[in-house]
Amino acid sequence: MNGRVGRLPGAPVAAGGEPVATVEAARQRGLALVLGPAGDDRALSLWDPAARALPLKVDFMGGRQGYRLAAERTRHERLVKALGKPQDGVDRVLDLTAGLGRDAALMAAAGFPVTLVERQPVLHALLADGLARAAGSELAARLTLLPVGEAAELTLPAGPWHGVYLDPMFPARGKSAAVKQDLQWLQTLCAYPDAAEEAALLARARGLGARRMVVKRPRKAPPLAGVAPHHSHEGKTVRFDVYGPV
Ligand SMILES: C[S@@+](CC[C@H](N)C(=O)[O-])C[C@H]1O[C@@H](n2cnc3c(N)ncnc32)[C@H](O)[C@@H]1O
Repeated sequence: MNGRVGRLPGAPVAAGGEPVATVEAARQRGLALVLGPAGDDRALSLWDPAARALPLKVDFMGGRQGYRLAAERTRHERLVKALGKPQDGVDRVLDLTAGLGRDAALMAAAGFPVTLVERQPVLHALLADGLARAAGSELAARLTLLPVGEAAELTLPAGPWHGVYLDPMFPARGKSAAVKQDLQWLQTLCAYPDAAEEAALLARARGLGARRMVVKRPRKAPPLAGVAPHHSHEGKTVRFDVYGPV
């Protein structure tokens, strides 16, 4: 973790961070972020104790990303196109870098059952809380969060997998203020992978025997671990590199 995080009463101990009694105490201690229940729904949330920015929570049912999750819209998404169509009834996708679960939610809305892996304990706790609040929904039924852990080492459920998805951190320039803020907070929580880590992640992903592997990259970034994809789906700011069968 690059920045110190305060854990307020009501946040799970497993999320780590320094216990703090109040937001004001976190601010006085100069903590970069604070984790605790916020808002009417008391959702586990993350925010900057010294700024006015809105708390960040994982919201599978609505929020900013809600509009992208309508089933008829998801098929236009480049990520969904990159994943292709399931064959022979094999449709499960493994998201090895789940983060805030936005891409996982998109894949699940498109019909793929998605298994999520996240190694950063604060993000894992936010995902678990988001899933708990979405319990009973069709979307949540397609999302399975594994225990917190490193993708290259974690014991994974047996295949077969239709796809493996990777979206590791990469220095990027966001344009909208909202993107910037979420990215900034992710950067506070997560380190950028070095070459050895990128190679380990790619090796793990390729060893799973999935039909496709999709890697999200900023549009102009080199491919993950320098390994050229089979083809790419390019957008204005990001591209999805497709490898497969892997
Ligand atoms: C850019 S974010 C992913 C954002 C995500 N695609 C979304 O839609 O919210 C990258 C995430 O992957 C996680 N991560 C990176 N490498 C990992 C690894 N080797 N094992 C597990 N998690 C990893 C980081 O902790 C971070 O939360």
